[in-house]
Amino acid sequence: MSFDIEIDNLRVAYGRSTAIDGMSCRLEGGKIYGLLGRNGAGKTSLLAVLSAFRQASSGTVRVDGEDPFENARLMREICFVREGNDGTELLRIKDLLGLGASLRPNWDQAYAEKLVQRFELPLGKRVNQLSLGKRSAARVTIALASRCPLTIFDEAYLGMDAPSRYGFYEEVLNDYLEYPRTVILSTHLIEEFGSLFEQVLIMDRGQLLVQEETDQLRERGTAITGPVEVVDRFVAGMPVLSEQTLGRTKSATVNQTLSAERRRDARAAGLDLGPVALQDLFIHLTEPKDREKRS
Ligand SMILES: Nc1ncnc2c1ncn2[C@@H]1O[C@H](COP(=O)(O)OP(=O)(O)OP(=O)(O)O)[C@@H](O)[C@H]1O
Repeated sequence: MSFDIEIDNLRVAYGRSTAIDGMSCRLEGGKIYGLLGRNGAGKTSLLAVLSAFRQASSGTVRVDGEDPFENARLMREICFVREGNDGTELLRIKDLLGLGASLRPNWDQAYAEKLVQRFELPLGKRVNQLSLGKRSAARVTIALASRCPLTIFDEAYLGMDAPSRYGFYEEVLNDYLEYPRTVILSTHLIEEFGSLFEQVLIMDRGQLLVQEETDQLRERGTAITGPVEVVDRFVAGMPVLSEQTLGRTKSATVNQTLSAERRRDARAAGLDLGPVALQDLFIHLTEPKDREKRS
């Protein structure tokens, strides 16, 4: 089971400061969405509204057709994982699992135990006695084993070392494939998690800048690799997003889709062509100068 989401002209304000300023979009259920945005773009504010931690200042939000705020049915079926105190700090891990089992209708105890082993979580320790990375792993364990139709990870991997983050990535993907649901994953580790995303949402200064299929987004640019001087000649006059040189080989990413003819020229010159790195595109799209150009 997975939930559709509809957001219409959403505004979230903290006193006089506006965090989300008229955002509208529709997220079809049963996909993994990547939510990207620079610091302060409004990602956590959006996710807090979707998961009923905060009420919209105006506009409407519908999760599975209903307003999530103070909605008892939806509260049992939406998981929101983020760093910070959530009232469970004094619970032992085994009690945290017990809480998941009693509150979440789709709870899978066997899977929870498997994750406890995978992340080497000490069942007898309290949440506030764990390291930052283990605390994140405990929250991820609860969220995955809850199998909520809407599962939201807001930089949920904070403090996790590289093998644990890889474990997180693998579990999200494999469990999602077996039990499809709507997953929103907000991250600053764009390249590390990018291949999980079916669709990417980019927020910028409280608004939705991009909502696009990941593959389509990657095709907005081209990575051109080959001998330094051949690459330089080929990209002359094109908008270059990033460049890397290793010895006599260079890779340049251009913010341009190449015509069939230019692609043939590139191949004839011995150049390799590939999709753009999401991170390069993200940096480019959220750069102040480009924001001004678009407006
Ligand atoms: N409790 C709060 N009180 C006042 N302002 C807030 C509060 N929470 C967030 N804001 C402001 O709202 C804006 C959006 O913040 P938000 O945390 O949603 O951004 P974010 O995209 O999640 O950022 P980050 O990537 O740094 O976590 C920021 O300007 C922030 O200062």
